[in-house]
Amino acid sequence: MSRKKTPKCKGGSVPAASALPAANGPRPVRPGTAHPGPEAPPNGPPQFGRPSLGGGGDFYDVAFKVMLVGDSGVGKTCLLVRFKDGAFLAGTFISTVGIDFRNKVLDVDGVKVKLQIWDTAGQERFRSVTHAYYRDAHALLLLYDVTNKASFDNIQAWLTEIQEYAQHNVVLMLLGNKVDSAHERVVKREDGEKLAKVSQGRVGNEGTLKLGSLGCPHQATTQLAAVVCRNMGCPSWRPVPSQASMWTWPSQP
Ligand SMILES: Nc1nc2c(ncn2[C@@H]2O[C@H](COP(=O)(O)OP(=O)(O)OP(=O)(O)O)[C@@H](O)[C@H]2O)c(=O)[nH]1
Repeated sequence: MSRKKTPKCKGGSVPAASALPAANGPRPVRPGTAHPGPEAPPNGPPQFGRPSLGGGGDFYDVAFKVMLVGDSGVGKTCLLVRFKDGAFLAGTFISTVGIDFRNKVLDVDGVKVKLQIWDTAGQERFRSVTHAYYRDAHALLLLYDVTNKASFDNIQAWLTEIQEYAQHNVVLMLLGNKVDSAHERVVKREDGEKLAKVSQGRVGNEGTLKLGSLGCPHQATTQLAAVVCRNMGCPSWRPVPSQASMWTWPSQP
């Protein structure tokens, strides 16, 4: 895998920017991503039945905060971009500095679920920045790269971190990314399934953002929203039918 390890700013901005080392240089801010603003779900329980106050004027029944976590280079930013714009962010790998987010309203079996998805920096040195965001998250998408064994082995360390900083009832989905690089694959699907079962993970899945198979991230995020809805006891919630390609633990809603 060819990757540039030197972190540059993807535009994510952050309150945490001030905590970053000056050596990272100037950090341009992508419009509309500086702060969560009034449309962000508040800490604690999800919002019910409120229209979005943000641009776009989306209406929703319930809103959740979701964090993307995992080692640097596993594809978190690509997931965020595909989630919001449907495009794959090809080209040189530019490591995230700080944190960024996007909103999207999904229709989950008739319930309008607004997900605010936060993209975090996977690099170790920004870890203290992202810790502060865990406690507000209703759900976590924990990614590894099936072509990078270390990113899979590090899932245990991520789980420890999640246990320490996230809410005890946070919904966790484990995602193995980059299955399109079959010749480079070093993590077997079965290993991912096993890990999803023995870890805190309620749901696991794998796929590729590059080719957009699995409907990932749409399918993954819809599934995640379904589990959060169930856990939070959303009004008017009806369970979605199970998705064959999902590994679910302990059971499908
Ligand atoms: N082949 C393949 N490459 C992918 C896929 N998803 C992401 N990539 C590539 O992996 C590299 C890293 O992707 P990013 O989304 O920037 O990774 P990240 O997890 O956000 O990394 P940090 O910002 O450092 O935490 C980029 O070069 C992407 O093009 C995929 O499904 N298949």
